[in-house]
Amino acid sequence: MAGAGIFAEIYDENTNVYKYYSDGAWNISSSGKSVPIINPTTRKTQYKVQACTQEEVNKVMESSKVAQKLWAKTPLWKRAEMLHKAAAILKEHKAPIAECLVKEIAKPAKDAVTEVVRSGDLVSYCGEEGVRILGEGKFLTSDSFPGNERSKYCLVSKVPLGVVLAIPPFNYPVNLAVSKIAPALIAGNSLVLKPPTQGAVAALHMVHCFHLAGFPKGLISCITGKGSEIGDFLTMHPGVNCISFTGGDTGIAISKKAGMVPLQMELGGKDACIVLEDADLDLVAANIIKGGFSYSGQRCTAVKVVLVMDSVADALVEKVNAKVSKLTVGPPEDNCDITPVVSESSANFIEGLVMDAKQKGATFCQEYKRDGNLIWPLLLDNVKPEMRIAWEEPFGPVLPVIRINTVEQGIHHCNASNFGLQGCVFTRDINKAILIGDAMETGTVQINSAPARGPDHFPFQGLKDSGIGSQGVTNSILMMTKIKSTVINLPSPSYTMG
Ligand SMILES: NC(=O)C1=CN([C@@H]2O[C@H](COP(=O)(O)OP(=O)(O)OC[C@H]3O[C@@H](n4cnc5c(N)ncnc54)[C@H](OP(=O)(O)O)[C@@H]3O)[C@@H](O)[C@H]2O)C=CC1
Ligand SMILES: O=C(O)[C@H](O)COP(=O)(O)O
Repeated sequence: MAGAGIFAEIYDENTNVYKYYSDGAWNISSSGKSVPIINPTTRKTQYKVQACTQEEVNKVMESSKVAQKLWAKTPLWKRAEMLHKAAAILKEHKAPIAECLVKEIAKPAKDAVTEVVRSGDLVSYCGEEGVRILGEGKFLTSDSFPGNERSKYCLVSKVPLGVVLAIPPFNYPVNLAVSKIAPALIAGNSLVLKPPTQGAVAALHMVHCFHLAGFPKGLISCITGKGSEIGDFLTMHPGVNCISFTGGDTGIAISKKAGMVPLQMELGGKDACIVLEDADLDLVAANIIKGGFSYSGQRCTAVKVVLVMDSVADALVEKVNAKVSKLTVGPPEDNCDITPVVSESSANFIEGLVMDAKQKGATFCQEYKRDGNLIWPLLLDNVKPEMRIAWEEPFGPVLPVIRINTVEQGIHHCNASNFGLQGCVFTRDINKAILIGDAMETGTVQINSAPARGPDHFPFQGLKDSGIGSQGVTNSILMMTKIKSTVINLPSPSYTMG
């Protein structure tokens, strides 16, 4: 159970508020204030977390700096061993962590367990990948460059950055936190986590698994509080040496305010699904359902606009509608396909997009229905470019269909977006798929499947407003290191076997 058993330490029974984690211990904030976490299903306060102060952030930054210096001297194999230990603890205690995900972000129970297990696997994979790629460097000799003899040897290695600040979003508060924590730690950095408010308690449980694995004090910290209140203080803090952020437009603002530190930004998306005449429409319909409606469309990689050739549009819409009618709608505890969206303001935003489309003449394939934060799945056909939903990200179970007459029209719509995260193309003609995929201005193109981030070792990146840099285990580890060169200057040129 959440906050009990091995997790009892993270919860303050006197105030019913979860503690924050600093200097290797669970603490109560001196602010005396807490932040409520509203259960999206009941719309009542489910949990409370500490509202940490700026002074507490300063202390965390200090201890992180000290801990990092020692950690950088810990052999790579030992760092990996500790990550494997944390991964095992995380997986062993998946049930209480998944319970938090159900209550805090209304993730269907089965998907909540999957998120925790996937996170454990990611942490282990980081340990394995880290020992390989961080143990390797480069050896250069000077005689490759004109005018030089072979009198200098350059040894290139990877060194940690220092303190990494990790800020994940609400939709994967555990997985998108460990996807930053594990690469940072294996690379010899310390890590300060600012979890999303919705999802903070699941994240605190996950952090406790790292605590139980025995990581040195100060190496991992977890500061809670509203992003709008402590976010700027954290991201502009001089003690931060790298920021890894996943979320919405907030990331664009952070990138403008942050100091001269490396940034990894995974932001929003408007992933297009281009469907050609020769596509296997049953496959497309199945992928639209999975891609557009899983976790009620609250995935950055969700299919967010279908661009279908007019000649097959009727047939496709019919197939998708048949599947939409089978989606179950209700509480996450019952493992329903469609569960309440994360907040009332999110539901209001989605409703605004739906009403705009209605006013501008979109075809409603289902009746629009909402009860609190729960919005029934809705396919909007005949969406036109003047409708907001053609461009904006609903982050909800509402999917627009735009009928196109040429492939170029589809590519043009995809590329006219401010976003460029992922896209997909469905066709039986691999040559066309490659040409269209190459023309799409997105970080990833999926051929004959819906967009997806996983498997988690694949590179994952967005163009334009969808981000800076690339994630995925290997790229994250590399991003959280810096290159260091050591040059050996010989008294006279030396040629091997010469
Ligand atoms: N490309 C990708 O990989 C992904 C992108 N996303 C995108 O994220 C969005 C949904 O997630 P959501 O959580 O609502 O995104 P937000 O951008 O609202 O929040 C993301 C994180 O930033 C924090 N935050 C808020 N304000 C600040 C600030 N001023 N400084 C620092 N941190 C701050 C939030 O904390 P708090 O909760 O306390 O406000 C949260 O932890 C969608 O646009 C989606 O597409 C989501 C998942 C993956
Ligand atoms: O936050 C997101 O939406 C994820 O990065 C997407 O991951 P998924 O494709 O595995 O759901």
